[in-house]
Amino acid sequence: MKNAIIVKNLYRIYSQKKGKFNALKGINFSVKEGEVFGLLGPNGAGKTTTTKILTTLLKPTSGSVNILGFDIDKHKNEIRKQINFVFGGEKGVYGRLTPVQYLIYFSCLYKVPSTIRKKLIFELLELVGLDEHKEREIYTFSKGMLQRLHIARSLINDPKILFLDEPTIGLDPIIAQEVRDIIQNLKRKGTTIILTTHYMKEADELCDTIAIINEGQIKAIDSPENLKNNYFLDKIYECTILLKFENYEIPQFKFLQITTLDNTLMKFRIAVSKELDYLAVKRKLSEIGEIVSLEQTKTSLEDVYIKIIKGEI
Ligand SMILES: Nc1ncnc2c1ncn2[C@@H]1O[C@H](COP(=O)(O)OP(=O)(O)OP(=O)(O)O)[C@@H](O)[C@H]1O
Repeated sequence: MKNAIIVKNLYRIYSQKKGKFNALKGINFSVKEGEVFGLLGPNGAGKTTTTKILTTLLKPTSGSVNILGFDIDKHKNEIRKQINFVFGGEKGVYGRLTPVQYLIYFSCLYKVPSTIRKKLIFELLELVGLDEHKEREIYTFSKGMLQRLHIARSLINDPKILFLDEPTIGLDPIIAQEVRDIIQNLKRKGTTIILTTHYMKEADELCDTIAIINEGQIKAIDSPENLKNNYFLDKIYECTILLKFENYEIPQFKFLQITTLDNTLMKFRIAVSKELDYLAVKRKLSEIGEIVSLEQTKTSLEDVYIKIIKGEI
């Protein structure tokens, strides 16, 4: 498959009051056509800076970016015709317009031929589940409806590449799932998608490849399956224990999540060295309390992410 995006040695320095700040320190990656590519990283890691450079909204300090065969430095206009984006929590809408009027406005900006304009707009409103609300003024929309409208707006030029920066931020779980279903649909249609998110399950469900960024550098890049299988060297257990002591600690055990269920009844998610088998784990845990349940579970993307960000891998 051809590369839709090639990023080489990307640097971005911002001028801040305290001096120069290196937001990107030599980023390299490529994205294949039709792929959903995830950018994960903590606040301030450089995800939005990367997305803004790739969408031609920000110039890099150095490095090169090729989008669909065009260099972002020399062919901004060609690139803009073929991409689009949605930034999470976007506000800039014209509240007094109906979604149809709003999308007509953008279809004019993108020079969509007038012969197909109406048909396209109705198709997009149906795709994002807003067809029943097409005559309502936008200011009456909920956050979820607005986000779906932004997605419809981002598809008006039938983009080959779509950039989604935290598209489900602030949405309730059901609407967030609906937005993820729309993303799956776009993927099936062959749209290349660059997805920035803080939700690990979302990245795991949607992405073919994930780049984990921290402090302006890519720390790991692979498929979600490979990240989970190859980067995490421990076994994960989940257990419920009636604790004997208030203070507990077990050498070789790393408590990843601790939940108090009831007084001394605790639920733990723990990472232990691969050499320890189930019985050895059980024996060690029984030293701190009565085991109610214990099972080995799969490594989650979040387990790997936390280890990578903490520099433990
Ligand atoms: N216009 C700017 N001027 C100065 N510094 C900036 C500017 N934009 C971003 N930065 C800094 O660059 C770093 C990277 O910011 P960026 O917005 O790319 O991070 P991010 O990974 O998208 O974070 P978040 O998850 O919080 O959105 C941060 O430390 C930020 O403060």
